[in-house]
Amino acid sequence: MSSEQSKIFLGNVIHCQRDPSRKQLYKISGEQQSFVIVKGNKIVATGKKEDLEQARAQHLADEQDVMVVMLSDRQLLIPGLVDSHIHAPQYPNCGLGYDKPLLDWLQAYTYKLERKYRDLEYSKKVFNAVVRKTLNHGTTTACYFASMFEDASMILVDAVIEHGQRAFVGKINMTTLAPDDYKETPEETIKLTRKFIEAVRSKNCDLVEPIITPRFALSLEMDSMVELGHLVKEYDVNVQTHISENQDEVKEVNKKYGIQYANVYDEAGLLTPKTVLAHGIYLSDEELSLLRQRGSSVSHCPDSNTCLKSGMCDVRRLFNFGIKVGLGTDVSGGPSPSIVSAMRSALATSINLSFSQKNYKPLNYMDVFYLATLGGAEALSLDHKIGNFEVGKEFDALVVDMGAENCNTDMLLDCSPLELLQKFIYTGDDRNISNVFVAGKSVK
Ligand SMILES: O=c1[nH]c(=O)c2nc[nH]c2[nH]1
Ligand SMILES: [Zn+2]
Repeated sequence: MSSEQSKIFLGNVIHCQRDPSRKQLYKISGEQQSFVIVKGNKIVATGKKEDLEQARAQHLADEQDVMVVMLSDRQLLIPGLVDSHIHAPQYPNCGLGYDKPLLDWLQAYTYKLERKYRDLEYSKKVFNAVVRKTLNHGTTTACYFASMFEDASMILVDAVIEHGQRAFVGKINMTTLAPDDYKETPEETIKLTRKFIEAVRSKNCDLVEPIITPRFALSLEMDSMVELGHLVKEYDVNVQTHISENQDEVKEVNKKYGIQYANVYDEAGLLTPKTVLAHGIYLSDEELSLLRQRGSSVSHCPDSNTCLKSGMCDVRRLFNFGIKVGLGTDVSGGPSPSIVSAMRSALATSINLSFSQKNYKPLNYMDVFYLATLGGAEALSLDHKIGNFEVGKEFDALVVDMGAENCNTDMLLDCSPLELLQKFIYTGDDRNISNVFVAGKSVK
């Protein structure tokens, strides 16, 4: 299937939309016998089966070569999944090293592995594997921490382009609190970031964007972060970093800067409407108000928060503050490259939080589906392009097959579209993802 060939999908279609009345965070629709028409990379029409012929005549009148995909009653068309926080170089460590909390884990396991990406052959091997694996799990958009090394980071960019994923890729900035042979000087970090941004932009690939990536507030001095803030303005780029993940980390940040964590980034000009902050477990009310004011978002990484014993992020509280939230695997703080796993963990964390708070409404399967699709797109400021099946958006989508052979689930009941989605979230995995599309192109 090429992106040039127009496509019609007919069957169970589920996606989330913003509630125009703003009474709810989103509205979910799960319709049987619905269609989506895709021309090139874009969605040109959607509707009910009875209106398909008219829509086809209107949009595809002069086309002979249209691919028609008739979904079975056990299949779903859903928007592509968004991983708003993943470390590509940490993929080899998935499932290893969960006996230490964040700051010790970084020194004992993570920097040791990340140092290896001086070796560009190794970089190529790992980055190709990460992109293939995440696409296989339905991640159509990934927001990657790449390497501290600029040339290795470009190898991730090339892998993303080759395999057809949509991505932000960030060269990590890190000048302090790391081994001597795995940190940069303040001059290098800025110079190489500039070089990286220009090299990514020179690829002229609509699907891949550079992102400014200060590792976290303990990896840099304020002067360097201020200079990165200048690059953010100069190049109009997105920003990603970590915030308030672990109580010892928060204490260290407060000690180093004498102000709250979010204010550190704000002073550097790093909190913008295009900033995504991973974790955000221990943010104060004032910090959340500041994020709301700046329009910055949080990537909720529940698998990692559990494995590194960092804590439980209260997503309901973030919603109540009006903060945009997406989901992240945080590989390899999290052991799984799957956003379906992150959805399940987000549910578990929220349910665990509800045990100790009266009248607490835990997230449900529709909430985590929103986080994994439209919420993720909003968190990365990509919701004008992706996140659901609104006409005019690019077609990033999955065909989910709950009747697939050799998967985790036997289908012994007839299910409505929303029941199929529920089953996918609670019991599904990559074996239930039969097709993946990015910008109209088949990539699985
Ligand atoms: O989960 C995390 N993974 C990391 O690599 C990291 N670096 C700083 N803080 C971090 N948190
Ligand atoms: Zn992380």
